[in-house]
Amino acid sequence: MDNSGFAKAFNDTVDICSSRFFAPIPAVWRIKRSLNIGSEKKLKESIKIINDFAFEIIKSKAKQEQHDRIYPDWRNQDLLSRFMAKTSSEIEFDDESKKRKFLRDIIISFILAGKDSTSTALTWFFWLVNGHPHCDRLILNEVTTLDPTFTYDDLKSLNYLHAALSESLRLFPPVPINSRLTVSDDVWPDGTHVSKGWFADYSAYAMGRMEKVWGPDCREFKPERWLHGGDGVFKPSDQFKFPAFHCGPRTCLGKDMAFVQMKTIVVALMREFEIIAVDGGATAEKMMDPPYTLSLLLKMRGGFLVRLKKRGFNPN
Ligand code: HEM
Repeated sequence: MDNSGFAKAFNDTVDICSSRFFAPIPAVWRIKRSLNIGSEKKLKESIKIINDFAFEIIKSKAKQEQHDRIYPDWRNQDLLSRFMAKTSSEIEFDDESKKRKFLRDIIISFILAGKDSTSTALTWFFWLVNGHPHCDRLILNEVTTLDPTFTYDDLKSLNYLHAALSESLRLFPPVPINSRLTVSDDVWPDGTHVSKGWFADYSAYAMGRMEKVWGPDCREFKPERWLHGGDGVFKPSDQFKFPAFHCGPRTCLGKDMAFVQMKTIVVALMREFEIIAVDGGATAEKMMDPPYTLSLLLKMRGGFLVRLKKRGFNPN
């Protein structure tokens, strides 16, 4: 199967699952599921495509590992290799099929967690930067100081870019609402009582726009708020104030990887191209009524249309 078949099945699955979440009458999708019709039939078919794709990855990785035992090559070592090594040496499974299903679920979890979250974050980032030319200039100044063969450590030196990405995630967190189910009765530190079986939701989107939390300029895009101290060095926020990556023991495992990915893409794109938003980017007026559409992720309505203009200079 080609990657596009998998990508379509993956997108369809996410869309159908999130439509269940927002369904006004949940009984409707449950009936469709039991009769195997409509969107629920499609969901079942899409899940099969995704599972087959993940099993194919495991099969080809296992083949490569066999080859690597004779001709070791460190470049073939990736996250899946690590999980495969752990499942062989440290985790016991009743049979081979349970082990394959475990690895399949790991692959799908990482694709689900890391694929659209990062691209959604970058969409809002470029939209915001387009509407704030002084930020665009400051980021460009910073990224053009890097050598074309920049390293992981070089990316860490991009303080302004890190601040701008964090500011963008504050205003447009890709996971805008999150939910937890209470497993037993509890009383929160502020005295709120929650009973077993209740859902406790929080909205990172709303929290990022609360004056009480971020001050009177909370609706403005100001990367500088992450650089207070006057030394130009990025200052992280308390995770409970900034829950774009969730917080506590189940915080996003890919947070650092996400910043590396986002910075790499921004550096690579901005050095080569001027990115011009067709709608002009985030003007003050549009910031009051942002063009979002709600699914599991906070996507931009209609996608983000841009023109790319090749830069007429070699930054180095
Ligand atoms: C800007 C990009 C990203 C954002 C905003 C983000 C956000 C989040 C959030 C809010 C959660 C908590 C979900 C929940 O428990 O309900 C989460 C969990 C997770 N994320 Fe990310 N994520 C991003 C990128 C990534 C990447 C690139 C990876 C890895 C490739 C990743 C891997 C994970 C994993 C494995 C979990 C589950 C952690 C656990 O339950 O213990 N994420 N992420």
